[in-house]
Amino acid sequence: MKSWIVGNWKLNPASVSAVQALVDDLVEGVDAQSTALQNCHIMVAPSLLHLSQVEDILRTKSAAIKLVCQDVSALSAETGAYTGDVSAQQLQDLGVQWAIIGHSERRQYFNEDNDTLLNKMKHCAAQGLGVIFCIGESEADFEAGNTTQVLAEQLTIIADFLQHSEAADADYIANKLIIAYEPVWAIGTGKVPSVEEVTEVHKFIRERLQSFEATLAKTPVLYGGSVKPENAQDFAASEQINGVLVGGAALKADSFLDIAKAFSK
Ligand SMILES: O=C(CO)COP(=O)(O)O
Repeated sequence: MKSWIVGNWKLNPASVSAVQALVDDLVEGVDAQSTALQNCHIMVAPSLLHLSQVEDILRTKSAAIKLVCQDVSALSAETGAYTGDVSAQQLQDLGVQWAIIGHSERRQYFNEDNDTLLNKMKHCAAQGLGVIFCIGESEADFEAGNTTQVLAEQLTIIADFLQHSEAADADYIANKLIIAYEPVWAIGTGKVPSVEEVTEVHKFIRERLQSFEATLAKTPVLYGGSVKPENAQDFAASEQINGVLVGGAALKADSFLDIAKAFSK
């Protein structure tokens, strides 16, 4: 199975010219190292503002890099009077293939709850947009040994989604769902769980998914939180880690592609 390497740029970079420079570097790097990167899906998630700009560059210069949105409307899958929102239909029309849902920063700063996330997931499915669904425990929950309990609760959205979906969605569920395990305490902190810890958590996630639906045994499970070129090789060595969701280290083409190379096994 090819690994999934996703760069989440969050609210970065600050300018159109910096976006242009980052994408130019990525396109050039992917082109120059295509053999070393052939076992990876490479994807980037710019800010909403910069999606169209990045799509324009990738459409003409690199089919190898796929476009991801950091968010999607919970209110409408199509159009409507929802100021400031962007829908799955609009994203799909632009050429975006995936959306990140449930990132801990959205849960924390935008109070996104399970109902909101379930709506977002349904809207993505209705438009054929893939979902990268993020889950992860806080530091307090990690310290208290509550990790699996928290993840099990967050994963109930997948069970709810399966209950609402039609048989026709089976193909979507098999091919357009990715889970990203991001312990909140590891994001942007330089602190990382051990590879053994992540491996055990991923096994738990996989078992849980399988208990909902047998085909979910093949769902890719990514790790995210302070992934750097220096630790990527360690995470890549675990069969349970099917790729990474990268924040800070995705803002430089060199470090992002070095991480991807570690996973291109
Ligand atoms: O939140 C993340 C990716 O979604 C991880 O961010 P960092 O790689 O900066 O820790």
